Amino acid sequence: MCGIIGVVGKNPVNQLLYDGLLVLQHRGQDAAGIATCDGNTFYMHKNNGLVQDVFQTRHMRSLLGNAGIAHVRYPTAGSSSAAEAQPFYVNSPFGIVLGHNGNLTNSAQLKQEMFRQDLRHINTSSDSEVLLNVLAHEIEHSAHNAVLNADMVFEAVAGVHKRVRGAYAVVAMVANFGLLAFRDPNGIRPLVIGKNESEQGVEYIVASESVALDVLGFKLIRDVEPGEAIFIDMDGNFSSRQCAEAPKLNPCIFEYVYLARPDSVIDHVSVYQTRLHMGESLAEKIKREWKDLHIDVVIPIPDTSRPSALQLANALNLTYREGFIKNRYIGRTFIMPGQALRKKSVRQKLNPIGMEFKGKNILLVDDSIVRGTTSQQIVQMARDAGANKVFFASAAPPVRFPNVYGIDMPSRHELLATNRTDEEICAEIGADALIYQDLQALVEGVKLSNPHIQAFDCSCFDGKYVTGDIDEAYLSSIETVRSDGSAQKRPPNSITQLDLNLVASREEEAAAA
Ligand SMILES: O=P(O)(O)OC[C@H]1O[C@H](OP(=O)(O)OP(=O)(O)O)[C@H](O)[C@@H]1O
Ligand SMILES: NC(=O)CC[C@H](N)C(=O)O
Ligand SMILES: [Mg+2]
Repeated sequence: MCGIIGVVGKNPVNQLLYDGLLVLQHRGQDAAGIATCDGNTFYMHKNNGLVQDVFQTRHMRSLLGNAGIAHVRYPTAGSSSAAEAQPFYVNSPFGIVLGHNGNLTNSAQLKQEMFRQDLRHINTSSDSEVLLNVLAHEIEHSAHNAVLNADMVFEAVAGVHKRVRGAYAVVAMVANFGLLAFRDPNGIRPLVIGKNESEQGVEYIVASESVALDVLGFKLIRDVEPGEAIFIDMDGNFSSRQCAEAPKLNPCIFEYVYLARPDSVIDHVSVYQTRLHMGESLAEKIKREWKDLHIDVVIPIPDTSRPSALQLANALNLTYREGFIKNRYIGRTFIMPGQALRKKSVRQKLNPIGMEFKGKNILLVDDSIVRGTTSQQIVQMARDAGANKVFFASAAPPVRFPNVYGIDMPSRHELLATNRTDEEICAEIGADALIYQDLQALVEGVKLSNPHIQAFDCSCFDGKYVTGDIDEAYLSSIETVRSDGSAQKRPPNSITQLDLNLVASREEEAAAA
């Protein structure tokens, strides 16, 4: 779940892209990058780190042009090398840069095909570099006599859909030609289109979440449909086409549970409202199943669980209190790399207020329990703060299966709920009682806002993979490659890896001169 943005504006877009990345920072904290296009030249800077750390004034000044794309990364494939920060660039055909949110499930096979059949070199272990090269190959194939038009670009995206499997929401820019954006045929990852009627003409934006549009002053037009591609040329002319043969909306339900910001609207569903629904349905279950438990106070685990916890408390007519104070300078712990860092960060991030716990029966509410890193420590903190009983409620069902579509939870043995009963999980986190949302209630809660969504990708809860290509062999292979501590997750020796970081290398040359 990276964050992506693409803009075709009427004025320089460097600051706009930077500001947009700040708003999407919750989707990726490992690396950030911006590529702009001025005439026939791309300018790019990307590196590991948070947006504010990656871009200094000198980089911003170098990012020229009225169009560009940007990315914040949370790796789900390859390593954490700075060379795998996005956007990626390929010089042929025409010059293309690309940013990707999602995860390809056939990238190993595609990488081989690229080399053997299409004679293309992929320099990193990133699936997004593979995706860029498939797109480049398809554009090369559909362009005639070195002339490109929107129809040819759409034909190329149709070719991409035929070859690529998995989840992909994409922004790409063809040098001096325009901005391309598309969503996989299942629409697993979100992507929205917005516009701004400026005095100089209409400006278009595409972004992972509508919150980026709100903050940048753009109006939400609509979501990119599953399988659809949209193209905006450098003059701001907009066109779109359905490029998939059998598109069907299967959005990732975990976007609503945890990934997206609550102030975003994805596929006509307010994330905030679904989190309120999650609290309501969980309260119903508590009424049914915990008749004998006495709860004094409901306490959320900041940040994401707040709306659900608040609504749960309202529905049960219980007091809602902020018992944990969150250090505002520490990011999201679940998307941090490595268990040691995640574990340490929970304690640094959250601190209890003793008076809210002392002698009380506490109901802690979190949006989800994934590895159990947060819940284990939080329950202990509540006990240390003097709680009498500590009950725990998860607004999502147990996470028992790996995610292969852009959330880095690839190995079953890292997931607390895999092969454990609710009682065993309760014992693991040290709570006095534990309750989970039912999957059906979660799905129905999201559908309340948009009954037209017939199905969701719920794979991390039910093990059903909407792309139909996931088998035990695949799951075992990603478990080996992507488990915590796997050598392949670590960045390779940067001296041996080519880093095509355009602006950075220029800057470094200038500094060295
Ligand atoms: O069981 P775990 O592996 O700990 O994962 C689940 C926890 O991680 C997330 O919090 P995070 O700190 O990432 O972000 P938040 O501040 O948005 O809640 C999520 O909200 C849960 O609290
Ligand atoms: N979280 C994502 O969307 C990841 C994008 C891509 N698979 C990467 O690892 O860089
Ligand atoms: Mg949390």
